[in-house]
Amino acid sequence: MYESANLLLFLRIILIFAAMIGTVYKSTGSWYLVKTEEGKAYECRIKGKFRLKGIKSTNPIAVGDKVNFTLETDNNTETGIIDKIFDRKNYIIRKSVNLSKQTHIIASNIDQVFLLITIDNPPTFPNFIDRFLVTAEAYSIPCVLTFNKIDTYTEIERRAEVMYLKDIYEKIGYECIEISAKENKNIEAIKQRMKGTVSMFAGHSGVGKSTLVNAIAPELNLKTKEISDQHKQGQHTTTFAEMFDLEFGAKIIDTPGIKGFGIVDMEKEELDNYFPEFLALKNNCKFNNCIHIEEPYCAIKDAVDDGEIAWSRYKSYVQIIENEENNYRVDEFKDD
Ligand SMILES: Nc1nc2c(ncn2[C@@H]2O[C@H](COP(=O)(O)OP(=O)(O)OP(=O)(O)O)[C@@H](O)[C@H]2O)c(=O)[nH]1
Ligand SMILES: [Zn+2]
Repeated sequence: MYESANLLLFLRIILIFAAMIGTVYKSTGSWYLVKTEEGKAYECRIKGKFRLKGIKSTNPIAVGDKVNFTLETDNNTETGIIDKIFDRKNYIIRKSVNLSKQTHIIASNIDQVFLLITIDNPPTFPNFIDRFLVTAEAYSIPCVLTFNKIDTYTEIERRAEVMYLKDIYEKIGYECIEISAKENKNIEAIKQRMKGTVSMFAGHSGVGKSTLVNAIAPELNLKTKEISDQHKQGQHTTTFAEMFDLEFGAKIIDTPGIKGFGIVDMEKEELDNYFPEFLALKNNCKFNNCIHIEEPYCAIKDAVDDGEIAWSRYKSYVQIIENEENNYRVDEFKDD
């Protein structure tokens, strides 16, 4: 009896000092919900200050971060103390609009984002798609172009528009999937793609993001509705990103209230790096600092003339460069 009590005490001490590894599922700024691989969730706090390489942010830890923590037991309540963040493979940010221009990390370690696209109701224009893709490329987040509401594209013109867009983006190497979230068409393809990964859904308001979430994970329905209801009633002025485990073995990051994808500051000379089909050809331009606008012997412009690069892609590229000259940034794909 005495021995087993000793053993228990010993095990408990080991537990206290054992470093644990987990993923941040929720971050409120003052505490974090961290889950281990075994699926056990702990409320954690940060001890000391974290200094992160490269970014100054208002939040040191974000949803998606992989962290090291140790457990402290106080009055039978276990609290995790986070003491290390593992390097992020990517992250998305929001800059606060106030003068301090501080950065807030929305989420990190995202495996893929599904950009929902509709031809109409609401229309998604190529320029919006291209801006989104540029940002995703700059963040190193693979993007799956997800054409939703295919049940409504019965007219030949609408079908042709989908085919036209798919053709452009598949040729570049982007994966395209056609779905109907409402009628459950091809939802299995989305689930297969999501299995074992961390995903996000993005797109204009009304493209069907919530409908898609409901189609793939009806169990989440209540939770997201609760959050959005709270949001509407204005009980919370801030909403927080949150990661959810889905029953079919996938994770999804929900970012209520966040329409955009963060801001990427870039020089116009580097923009062509984020158009993969431009990047593949740019070494053939005569001038190595060619930005493919007015320079002679430009491989990109030649490829546009030959139809090898889609005209709409080049148009988006030029528009982004022109906006940049007017001090806009590549984040202008908000709904409102
Ligand atoms: N016909 C058709 N309607 C759809 C489909 N998917 C969604 N809808 C409808 O489109 C409307 C908007 O869908 P939501 O899921 O609320 O769109 P959302 O992207 O979440 O919109 P926000 O919450 O404003 O960002 C709803 O009336 C849906 O029923 C679809 O595949 N086919
Ligand atoms: Zn060029």
